[in-house]
This record gives sequence, C-alpha cells and structure tokens, in this order.
Amino acid sequence: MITGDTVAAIATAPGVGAVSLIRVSGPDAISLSAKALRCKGGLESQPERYAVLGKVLNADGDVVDEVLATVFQGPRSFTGEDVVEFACHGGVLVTRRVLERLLECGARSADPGEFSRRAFENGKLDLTQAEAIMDLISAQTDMAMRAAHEQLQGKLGDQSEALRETLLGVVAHVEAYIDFPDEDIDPDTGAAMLKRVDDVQLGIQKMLSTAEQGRILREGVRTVICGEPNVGKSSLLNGLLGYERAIVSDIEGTTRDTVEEVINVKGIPVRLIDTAGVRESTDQIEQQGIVRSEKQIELADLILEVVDGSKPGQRLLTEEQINGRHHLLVVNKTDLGQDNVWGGAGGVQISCLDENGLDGLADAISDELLLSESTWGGHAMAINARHQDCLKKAGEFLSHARESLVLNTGIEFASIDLREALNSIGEIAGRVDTEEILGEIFGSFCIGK
Ligand SMILES: Nc1nc2c(c(=O)[nH]1)N(C=O)[C@@H](CNc1ccc(C(=O)N[C@@H](CCC(=O)O)C(=O)O)cc1)CN2
Ligand SMILES: Nc1nc2c(ncn2[C@@H]2O[C@H](COP(=O)(O)OP(=O)(O)OP(=O)(O)O)[C@@H](O)[C@H]2O)c(=O)[nH]1
Ligand SMILES: [Mg+2]
Repeated sequence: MITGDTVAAIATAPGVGAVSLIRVSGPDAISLSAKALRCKGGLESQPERYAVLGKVLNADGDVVDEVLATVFQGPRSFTGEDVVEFACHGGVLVTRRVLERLLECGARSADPGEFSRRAFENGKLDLTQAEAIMDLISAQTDMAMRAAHEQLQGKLGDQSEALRETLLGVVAHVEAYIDFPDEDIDPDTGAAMLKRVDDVQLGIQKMLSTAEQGRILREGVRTVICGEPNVGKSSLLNGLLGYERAIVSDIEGTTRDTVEEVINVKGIPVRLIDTAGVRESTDQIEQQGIVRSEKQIELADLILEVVDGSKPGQRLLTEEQINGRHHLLVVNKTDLGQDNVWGGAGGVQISCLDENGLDGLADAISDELLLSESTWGGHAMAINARHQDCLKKAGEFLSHARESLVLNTGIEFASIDLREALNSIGEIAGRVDTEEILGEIFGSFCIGK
C-alpha cells in the first residue's frame, strides 16, 4: 500500500504568518531536496533532526528563498519515511515557488491527508490517532482540545485493541473447539466464556456512552434561538458572540436564513443557530425562512425561546413541543420594563441592549445541559460517529454470538458472529488481521503437538 513515491506539500496556511513549512516525504525525499538546496556540506551529509540554513536555488542557480531545512531519517519521522522539512519565508508566492522547485526536482504534490495516511500505513499512528489530528486542528474549546489530545495519545485505540484482544481469546477457543473436536481442549465454554463475552460487551457499551459527548465536542451543542419576529434573537446571537454577526433591525422579519456560530461555554462548544422569527406570513422568502426555523427547532439539542418581556405576548412553543427537550425561556428587553404577562413566567431575564444577564444565560445553559468540568473533564474520551458505528455493529454481533453460545446449539454460528464482532472492533483502530487469529489459536492452545 505504500506507494513508494515521494510527495511534497505546504503544511501551513497560505499567506499567514512570517514563516511557512513545506514537508517532503518518501524514499527520495533527501536526495531530491538536496538537488534544490545549497547549504554547508550539502543536505545529504547533515545530521538528522538538526536545522541547517541554506538557499533553495532554481534550475538556473538563482535564489528562490533562504530557508531552514531539517532532515528526518526514516523510520524516525512523522510519516515513518525519510522526511525533509523546509521552513521558508511566509509569503504566498515565495512558498509556492519553493514547492514548485521541489516538484521540479522529482516530488509529487501530496494528496489531502497523505502525510497522515502514510504515517498510518507505516504504523506510526492508528486510525483513531489520525482522526485525532483532524479533531485537534478543528477544536474550538479547551475541552474539545483535551479530548483530541487524549485520542492522539492513543487512549481510544488502546481501549478498542484491549477489547479486541479479549475477544480474540474467545474466538481462538471457540474455533479450536470446532476445528479440533478430538483434541483435549479444556471446554472453557460455559460460565468463563460468557463472562469474557460480557466483559467485552460492557466495554463496548461504556465506549458507546461517550458518543453523545463526542458529537458535542466536535460539532457543538446545537442551540437554536427561536421566537416571534423582533423579540431580539439576532441581538442575542450577537451579544453572546461579542460581535455584530447577524443583521439587527426594528423591522419584523429581518432574519431570513439561519446563521450559525460557535461560542465557548465553560469549555464546551455551543453552536448557536439564529433563526427567522416565526409568524403567519405571506412573503414567500420569509415563509421559507420560517420552515427552516421549524426544522432547526426539531433538530436542536437545546432550545432558547426568546420573548419580548416589555410587551404582552404569547409563547411560541407549546408544552407539548417542549416536553422532554432541553429548553430555556429567555425574557429579553428587560431595560424597557416588564409586562405583567411575563411576571410569573420564570425564565432568564436579559437585555441585549444593555448587555445585561448574558453571563447568567451562559450559566443557565451550562446548568441545563449539566456541562461542567466535573461531569465532562473526568472522562475526556469521546468517540466519533465512525467509532460509534463500529461499536454498535460489534455489540450486535456479540449479542448474537452470546445467544448461540448460551443455547449451545450453534457454536459455528457463534464463531462467525464473534469474528464479525472482532472485525468491527478492529476497524476502529484500523487493524484488522486474520493471520493474528491463527497465531493465537496455535500459539496458546499448543495444538499440533
Ligand atoms: N516541524 C513540524 N512540527 C510539527 C509537526 C511536523 O510534522 N513538523 N507535526 C506533525 O503533525 C506535529 C508533531 N508531530 C510529530 C510526531 C512525530 C514526529 C517524529 O519525528 N517521530 C519519530 C521520532 C519520535 C521521537 O523522537 O521520539 C518517530 O515516531 O519515530 C515528528 C512530529 C506538530 N509539529
Ligand atoms: N430596548 C431593547 N431593544 C432591543 C433589545 N434587544 C433587541 N432590541 C431591538 O429589537 C429590535 C429587533 O431586534 P432583532 O435582534 O433584529 O430581533 P429578531 O428577533 O432577530 O427579529 P427577526 O429577525 O425579525 O425575527 C432591534 O431594533 C433591536 O435593536 C433589548 O434588550 N432592549
Ligand atoms: Mg433576527
């Protein structure tokens, strides 16, 4: 699967910052980079993992840029292959010219994610770690960052591998039992076997229970700001964000399309969704906006229902709509005084005009969702949708297998289901290898003596 060619790419965002980084990885990384670089002693005789100052020259010998170059000899590198890094001046054009020169010298432009992919294929990272790199880059809060770090350290991969190993023992036993009925294999079936299956099932369920947390850390708590027109929904979005993101006006029906932005509430990303005010409307575009609002209300993890507290009015949502959902009533415009209607309504009192009560609202959000360091900080592991999928599949296969084992009629069926469960768990870290099962069977049971 290792393609054998040498790839190069710019690793930093174009045009941002004083220095940009170009990485070259593959068997010819050092020799082709040496063609492009002039430095004391030549690149090929540089000690590994030390930066050397040099000049990238084009084919005519003209200077393209002055750079710092670092050689990482494989397998001691990020990808596990020979790697050369060029730190060049940060300009868009300068950086592109250096890359072009490396391509001229024989490198191929790397595909998206190809460095991480190579690291995976060379056993430097498992799949969960490769995914964690992406999570880390896109993390918007400290809590999300911490979870990504834990995953990058290999915690999730290790846990799934531990489950897989326990299961491997069960598979080995069951298959030995089937394949070698005449051998004297200790029929560890019964209680001990089922206990191991149950332990794995428990482990699977435990990991699955972090899926919701994982989704929230990666995507944010979907929090829809809804209400009638003009109550101050867009003002609330802007107030919580701290800048004028959405258009605010005293014209009813200002917001048409939904506007989404993420804020940080006690380390948890909260995705705020400002929506069009809901009312009877004959305006076609406004109607479309209202349909979107209603859809967002259905999809939300948390509903912020905003009302204008200074005027008599009604709630937008019925008790039935709210039932069982995370919901907060937000009474806005308290600077204008409060109408009697809202006297006993409860809710969080705010004024977007005076920026009053916004901290209290953030606290209320965090209380409503039980978002706190103590409930979240403890177990930073948080699986993603792919892991959840693999684990669910594994759990189902395992339940089937258990049934067959208990009934003691279908040990062959149990064996098939156990293997499927094993593969599904193996998919998490990206290590599925049937050769290993054979090794386990003949290794631990000493068959063939
Ligand atoms: N300049 C630079 N900075 C970077 C990266 C990079 O590729 N280049 N990284 C890219 O994501 C991250 C660091 N990740 C890295 C992970 C492993 C190795 C590495 O050389 N591993 C070797 C040696 C291990 C050791 O010395 O302990 C190995 O695993 O064998 C390098 C970078 C963030 N900063
Ligand atoms: N006095 C006062 N005015 C406010 C407050 N919050 C918002 N407003 C005003 O109320 C009007 C409507 O505000 P928006 O934020 O656009 O209301 P909206 O709910 O997004 O309205 P639509 O998008 O039309 O549904 C604007 O003139 C705001 O300046 C507040 O706390 N006090
Ligand atoms: Mg609005």
